[in-house]
Amino acid sequence: MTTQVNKTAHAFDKVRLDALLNRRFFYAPAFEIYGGVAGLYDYGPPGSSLQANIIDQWRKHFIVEEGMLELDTTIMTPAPVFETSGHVARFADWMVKDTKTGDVLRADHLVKNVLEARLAGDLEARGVAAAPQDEKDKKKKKKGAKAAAVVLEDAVVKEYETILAQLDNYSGPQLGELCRTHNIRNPDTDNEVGEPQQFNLMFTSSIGPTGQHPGYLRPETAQGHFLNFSRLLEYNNGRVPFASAQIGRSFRNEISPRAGLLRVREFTMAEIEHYVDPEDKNHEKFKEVRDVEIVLLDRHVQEAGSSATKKMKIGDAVDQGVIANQTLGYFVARIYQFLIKIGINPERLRFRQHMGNEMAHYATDCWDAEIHNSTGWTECVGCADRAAYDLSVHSAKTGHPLIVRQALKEPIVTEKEAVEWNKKVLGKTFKQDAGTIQKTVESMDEAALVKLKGQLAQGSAVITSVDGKEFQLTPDILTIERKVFKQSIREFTPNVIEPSFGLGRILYTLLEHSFWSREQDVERGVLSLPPLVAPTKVLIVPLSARAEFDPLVLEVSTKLRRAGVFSRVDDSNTSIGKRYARNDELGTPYGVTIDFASVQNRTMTLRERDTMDQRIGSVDDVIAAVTELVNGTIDWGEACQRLPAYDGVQAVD
Ligand SMILES: Nc1ncnc2c1ncn2[C@@H]1O[C@H](COP(=O)(O)OP(=O)(O)OP(=O)(O)O)[C@@H](O)[C@H]1O
Repeated sequence: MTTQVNKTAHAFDKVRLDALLNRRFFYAPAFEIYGGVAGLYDYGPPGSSLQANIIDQWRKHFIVEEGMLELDTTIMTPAPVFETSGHVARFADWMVKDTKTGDVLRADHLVKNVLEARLAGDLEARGVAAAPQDEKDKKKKKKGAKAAAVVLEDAVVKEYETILAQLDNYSGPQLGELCRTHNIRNPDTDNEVGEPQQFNLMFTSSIGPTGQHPGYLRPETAQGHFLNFSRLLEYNNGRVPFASAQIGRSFRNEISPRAGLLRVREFTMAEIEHYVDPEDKNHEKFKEVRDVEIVLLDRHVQEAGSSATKKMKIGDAVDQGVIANQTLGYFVARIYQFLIKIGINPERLRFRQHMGNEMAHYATDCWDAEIHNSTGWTECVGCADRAAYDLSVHSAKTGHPLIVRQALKEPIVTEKEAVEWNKKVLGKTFKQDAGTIQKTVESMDEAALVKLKGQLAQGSAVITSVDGKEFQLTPDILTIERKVFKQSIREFTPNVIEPSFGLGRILYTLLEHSFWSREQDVERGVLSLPPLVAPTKVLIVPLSARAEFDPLVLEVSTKLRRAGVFSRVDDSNTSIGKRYARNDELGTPYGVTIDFASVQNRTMTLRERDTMDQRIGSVDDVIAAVTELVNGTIDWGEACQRLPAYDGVQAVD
């Protein structure tokens, strides 16, 4: 028998979670003793371990499982790269300024916050809103409620909902128009805001001492993949499909980051660029994910002003053209599986398709994995079909071919008109115009060449160059003959499917999804992180600091280490209950207690974090069970069948 726990006994409380994360140093504002900088955070020991464990799972789930080629490319990037990629011109958000204080706000976020507050005020006025949870929340509500606690007309509610559903689709001028028509002001000051202006999010720098080589800190890792494409292709024996993967830091000078880890100015990304033949976007492992069911919010629904989702099998979504192709669908499913594996609540995960205006002009389809949290739905992973855009623009700019040359199984045989020049006569007759003439003839299509051939057969022909000059050609200058061509190589620029993960957003939403308080006591917070990613897997708790405990503590920690299980000894001078409570807050899934009986009989108790159930067994049996629990080869129910319940004095009171 295992104990049932009610994890929803207390409503989610963000203030308490934030306090826990700060107290246990999951992360904290960077440069705090200098006053801090908005949007910059340092991770402490549990936060760093949690992030490292998420990355470890990500590497296994994607790089190892799919045989991806891993990269580590530079952050500092010379300006021409981002000029070519379009970031210098377009990697920007719209900002508005408070007309009196000059405070800067991100335009789409302002519209969202104000309209959502008005809708919440409407619900409150109708008596449907949830009661505020604590003092801080009450104060916030009071401030916003003054303007917003009024019943809105049904048509206005519908209009606001439509705007919110389409928010990502508006241009800057349209956002300005919305602010004017709906009297959207800076909520902090109630002042009007000015016209939206574009603000480029890249941090500028310069490379070298002269200041003549401008550079940028990369805002994503993707360009490093594309610029190395020909080397990667060679490494992969010249064949597509294949994928490159990279985990690294990116930088964005966000306009007004106020959402903790959800919007920061420096963050870790994990990005995949999967290169595929544009004529065949099927995926050989698609059948493995066909039946994965996913909640989708497609673009047509949003464009109609709704946010109604539907659950679909990924196979059906691709077959019915909801998702553009198998490779994109495959990655959507694999992203879903990854997020669930590390502990994201599937009930709070959806995939939202980009609307027409929202999508980059070159992209063919794009889906964001959005995870619900206390701020609403947040994009945590983007998954886009970027077509051939990136490789094409870098190739055109540098002259370096970023293409695949594929040997054809069956050569393609074609017959066409071929031009042969007598260069000596051409040069002598037309001197500096010779090149123009050659270009003009060689750019002719088949029909024009046939016509020209006929005219030459009559004695001479007149051609006109692009700049309108006329030239008379005779058969001693060129001949045109029908020839057979055999093409055994096909050249093409691959298309790129790009899953792009922001690890900080995933980590934070995972913490929210894992947090709850014990039924009997709201102060006793627990992080139910899955063992796979929990910072520490096993807590070793010696009941006494006496020297006679030391050899057994050492033996247990050594054996766990040898089994590859990350454990920590907590021999602090506090009650065992406090030690366990502290580790519940750190998300440590298991604890082993070494007491006087352990020293005498070589037995140990094993405690499970969520249920606080305790079992007992020999030191070696407990180590074996906990190792399997951590590796996921057994669950707690199976462990309970192996180890009897501990009916001695409860270690946690
Ligand atoms: N400022 C940020 N702070 C933390 N993570 C971020 C930030 N910007 C982007 N990310 C992460 O990087 C991923 C890929 O970046 P992408 O360019 O698609 O984001 P985005 O569409 O610009 O995000 P948003 O619209 O929220 O600004 C996002 O899904 C997100 O997880």
